[in-house]
Order: sequence, then C-alpha cells, then structure tokens
Amino acid sequence: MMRSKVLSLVARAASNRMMSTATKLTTVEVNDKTGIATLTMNRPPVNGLNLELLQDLKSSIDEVEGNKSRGLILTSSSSTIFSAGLDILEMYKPDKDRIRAFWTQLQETWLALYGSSVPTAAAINGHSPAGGCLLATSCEYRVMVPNFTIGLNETQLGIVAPKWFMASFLSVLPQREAERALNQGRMFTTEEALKVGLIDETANSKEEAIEKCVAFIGTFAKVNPLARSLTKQQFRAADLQQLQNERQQDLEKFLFFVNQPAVQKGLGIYLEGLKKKAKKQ
Ligand SMILES: CC/C=C\C/C=C\C/C=C\C/C=C/C(=O)SCCNC(=O)CCNC(=O)[C@H](O)C(C)(C)COP(=O)(O)OP(=O)(O)OC[C@H]1O[C@@H](n2cnc3c(N)ncnc32)[C@H](O)[C@@H]1OP(=O)(O)O
Repeated sequence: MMRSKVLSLVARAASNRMMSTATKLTTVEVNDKTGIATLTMNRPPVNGLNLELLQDLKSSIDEVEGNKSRGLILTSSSSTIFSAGLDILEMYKPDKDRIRAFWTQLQETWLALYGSSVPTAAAINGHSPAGGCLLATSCEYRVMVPNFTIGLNETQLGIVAPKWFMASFLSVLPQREAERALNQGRMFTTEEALKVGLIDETANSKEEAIEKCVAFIGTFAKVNPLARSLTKQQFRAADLQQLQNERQQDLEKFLFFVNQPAVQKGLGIYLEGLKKKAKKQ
C-alpha cells in the first residue's frame, strides 16, 4: 500500500469514531470534525431487509439519537445496491412467529427513522427498490449516484405498499406523481428521480454523495436544534401517529394479505425470476 494511502487511512481512523462493532449488520461512524454519523447497511449481497438487519438499523438509529450526533447519513457498504428492500424470504412461506416479529420490527424501524429528531439524509449509492426506497424517503434529503434505480415497485410483485410507505413517498412527491408511480410500480432511474423530485441531488460517487449529505446537514448549523426538530416532528406527526394508532391492525392486515395463496404464488414466481436472472449473470 502506498505510504500516502496508509497515512490517509490513519488520519481518517483518528478523526472518526466507530460506534458500532463489525459483528452487526450495520455500522455507525461519527466524524469528529462534523459530528455527523454515517450509518452503513452491510448485509451482502443486496442489503435485503430481514429481521436482523431491521433490528440493527433500529438500534443504530437509537444510538445516533443518543450520542448527540449533528445528523445521520444512511448509506450502504455495497457498490451497487443501497437496499433491495424487504427480504422476500421473510414473506415467502413464512414462519408464523418470525413474520410477526419481522413486520413489527419494520414498523419500529420506520417510526424511528421517519420520526428521528436529528437531520437525516440518504447517500443512495446503488439500487433502491421498495423497502430501500422507503428508507431513503424516510430521510429528509436524498443524494443518488447515477445508473441506478429507485421506486416503490410493490404492485409489480403483486403486493400493496402499506399506507405508511405511501406517507414517506408523499412527503417527497406531489400526490398525483406519487399515485401514478405507485399504481405502476414504477422504478425511476437516477436522472428520472431527480427530474421528478424523488431525489434532491446526484453525485458521481458514494464519497461525493456523502459530502453533499454533509453539506445539507450543515445548512442547519445556525438553526436552533430544538426548534428544528420540533418543526420536523410537527410536519411528520400525523403520519407517525396514524401508524402508532393502527399498529396492530396494520400487522393483521399484512399477515392476512401476505398469506393469501395468490400472493404466496406471486412471491414464489418473483423469487424464481430473481434467482434465474442471478444464475444467468
Ligand atoms: C393493504 C396493504 C396491507 C398489507 C400489505 C401487504 C404486503 C406488502 C408488504 C410489503 C411491501 C414490500 C416491500 C418490499 O420491499 S418487497 C421487496 C422488493 N424488492 C425487489 O423487488 C428487488 C428485487 N431485487 C432486484 O431487483 C435485484 O436483486 C437488485 C436490482 C436489487 C440487485 O440486482 P443484482 O443483479 O445486483 O443482484 P441479483 O443477482 O438480482 O440478486 C442477488 C441475490 O439476492 C437475491 N435477492 C435480491 N433481492 C432480494 C430481495 N428483495 N429479497 C430476497 N432476496 C433477494 C437474489 O435472488 C439473488 O439470490 P441468489 O440467486 O440466491 O444469489
């Protein structure tokens, strides 16, 4: 390794504090200069959101809330995938108890991220379908690297995005645009996403995406943190409260829907298609 690279790695290690251990499916790194935490998802190959990744995401968000970070940047350790969304294996021929825990954890993770008191931004360094798009749209700002796709493609899988997925989407897109995209299960390219407003900026690399997220979080430097966070909470309170009030019904509805034979059949065919595509590559 070149000496300069070694020196830069040493310098980086000195100015960043690793808050979470590598045994988790997420890591949190706080930059000592900016005070901003980078939360990285690391569940190869596609950051499929299974029960364990959702648990780690929630505890990492809690960690950032608790360690007085100035902001949270969500990203991925993969070079091509931000998150492939919910791990379909959690929903296909599911175990009765595990699928309950899985959906309950997804609700909790969304409540924590969408309702986070710190400024949040997503550095979308890869594809971001469905649950991946949910995470990105739960943040306040999105910067995306070119040649990837993002969107809520649920109808393409024969499933329906729950109301709170729609709420995140609607916090970013106008109703007409959101409704059409959801009905179509449309995946947007980076360029299309920028044009429609689903993302805020593009960046040529993950590093540049993170820099732009840092700049966004920096725009709050002179704003009173309590006033900022209470204002954010007020904007999001109705969406958060709606899920809080309906958590049990939402779970039962999901379980009923996902256990329908036609839905199971559709998920099986979709998974098979993914596996065939992977084998061809
Ligand atoms: C009234 C309403 C009430 C209730 C609602 C009820 C139901 C609604 C519930 C939930 C909403 C659902 C949300 C979701 O997030 S569903 C998941 C949607 N995700 C996708 O469609 C993405 C599928 N994946 C891809 O398109 C590609 O994999 C991707 C572009 C992400 C990456 O492509 P790449 O070529 O790099 O990798 P692959 O070779 O395709 O994949 C590698 C490996 O990973 C497996 N894989 C991929 N995605 C998933 C996934 N989401 N879950 C599980 N497994 C996944 C893929 O099969 C390959 O596996 P293997 O062949 O074993 O290597």
